[in-house]
Amino acid sequence: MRKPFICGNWKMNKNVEEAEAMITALKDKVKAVDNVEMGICPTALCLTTVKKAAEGSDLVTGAENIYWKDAGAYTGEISAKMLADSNIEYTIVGHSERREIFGESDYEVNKKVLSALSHGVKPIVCVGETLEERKADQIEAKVNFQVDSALAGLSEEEVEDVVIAYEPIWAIGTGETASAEEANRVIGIIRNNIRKEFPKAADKIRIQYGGSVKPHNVEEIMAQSEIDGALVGGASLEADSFSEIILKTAEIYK
Ligand SMILES: O=C(CO)COP(=O)(O)O
Repeated sequence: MRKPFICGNWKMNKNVEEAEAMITALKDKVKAVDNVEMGICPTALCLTTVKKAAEGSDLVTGAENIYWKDAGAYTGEISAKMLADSNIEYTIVGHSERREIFGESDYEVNKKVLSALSHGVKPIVCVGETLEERKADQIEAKVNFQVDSALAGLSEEEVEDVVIAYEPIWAIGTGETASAEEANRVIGIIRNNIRKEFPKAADKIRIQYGGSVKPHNVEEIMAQSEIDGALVGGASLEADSFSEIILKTAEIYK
């Protein structure tokens, strides 16, 4: 069985002090959990604070974005190598906000995935359709294209270390979720598509759902057979709501 992964994406929220206080509170609430991988992706500014505050717990830390070069004249960027040097385990790549607001392309997403893996940092690759694409019956074409592009040039072993987050764009921060069955259906499509090129990795790779995951709907989502976790935005900002999501997932996987 794949170990579920519940990961918070704080986006551009929390200063250093707030980050430390939240992790200290969260650590205590989830200390008994051993069957769910738990993580937080804070801003670059708070990465080492979160890492340090999480010491003594099973919480892992991830960046929200990287650039694919190791070092150099790339003002404003951080590299996978820098994350690895600070023992940061994960990085989100290709979040829809980065694709939409900052114009990130599938080509760039692939370069970032390759760079992360080359430094032992596991990428959480976000994919998902817009409402227009959903209405035009293009969900499958869109997500499979994004996943194929992101995984281009990877070995089967590398694919096993990737996490995919299926985040329908219309469900992010809107309070709307895909129904659990619909999320499960699309994630099944993604897994079957991965199976064509990576038959062994397809059963091992974890595919999360993201988009308005909250304590009140997480059980329904996590009870689905294809869904291996959640990438949580708003509800990961408070220790109470995020721990509730983790504890409910742990209960389902007992
Ligand atoms: O974008 C998300 C996680 O990456 C989802 O955000 P919300 O949970 O706030 O909808």
